[in-house]
Amino acid sequence: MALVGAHNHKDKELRIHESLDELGTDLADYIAELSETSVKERGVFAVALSGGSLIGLLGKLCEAPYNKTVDWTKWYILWADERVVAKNHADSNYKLAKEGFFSKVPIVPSHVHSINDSVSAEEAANEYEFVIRQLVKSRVISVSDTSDCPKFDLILLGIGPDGHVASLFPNHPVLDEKDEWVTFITDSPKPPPERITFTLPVINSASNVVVVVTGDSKADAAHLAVDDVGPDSPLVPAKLVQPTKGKLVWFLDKPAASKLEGFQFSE
Ligand SMILES: O=C(O)[C@H](O)[C@@H](O)[C@H](O)[C@H](O)COP(=O)(O)O
Repeated sequence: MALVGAHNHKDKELRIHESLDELGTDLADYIAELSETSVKERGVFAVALSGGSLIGLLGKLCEAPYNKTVDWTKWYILWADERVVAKNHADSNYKLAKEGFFSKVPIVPSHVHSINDSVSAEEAANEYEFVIRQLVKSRVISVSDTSDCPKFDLILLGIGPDGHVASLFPNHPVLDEKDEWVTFITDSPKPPPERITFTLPVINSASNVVVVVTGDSKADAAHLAVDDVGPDSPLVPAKLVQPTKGKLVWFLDKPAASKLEGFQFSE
């Protein structure tokens, strides 16, 4: 595996790849390993997806050997954030993930938990939190030992050029939400405006969080989130992703990593 840089950066591991292809393979390896461990320990693997380019990078997981070696029947799929649109709408994260990922592997249809797309953003967030509570009760999702939050086996996040993760945007009051597991916004700066999102306490209670960052439009956000930039620099939501006990790994390509301190890439 041609990692151009891998290093433990305080609370996180950074894995920097030469190409998207290599990043995709490393990501597939990593997720397959987490799935195996979780199925061994708990009998299930509860994963929360985001939207965006990260879904395309999961393509490798649908190919050999993973399509045969991963125990897909033990997977449960939820969303760390979702746009409040119909499931067949071009903006739907469910539609994106279904077409690009989970329809290509034998996931049990009843293990896919999407939002109710026929109610308001507020109702959809409340209902989704209820769904998660039921899954916690039935032990599909475990509970954090440090908070009353659900402990997902894996939360997969992309990041925006402004440093947002899930639908937690810079300077938005939902960044301070401590009580809800799932909340909603109706003013997303990235269209569409209405979204539901996991809150930071839920993200930071996960056993594993993976952040996938590709392309040079994300280089500034990656730098602000990863490096010690000081209090005068903008606080990007991605910097607030700091699992309390879980493991955090960032998968980057070279363009996204190009402004990180300490990484000099020659052409
Ligand atoms: O639904 C969404 O919009 C997201 O879940 C969002 O957080 C996304 O992951 C980032 O905006 C990165 O998206 P790109 O990788 O496409 O830039």
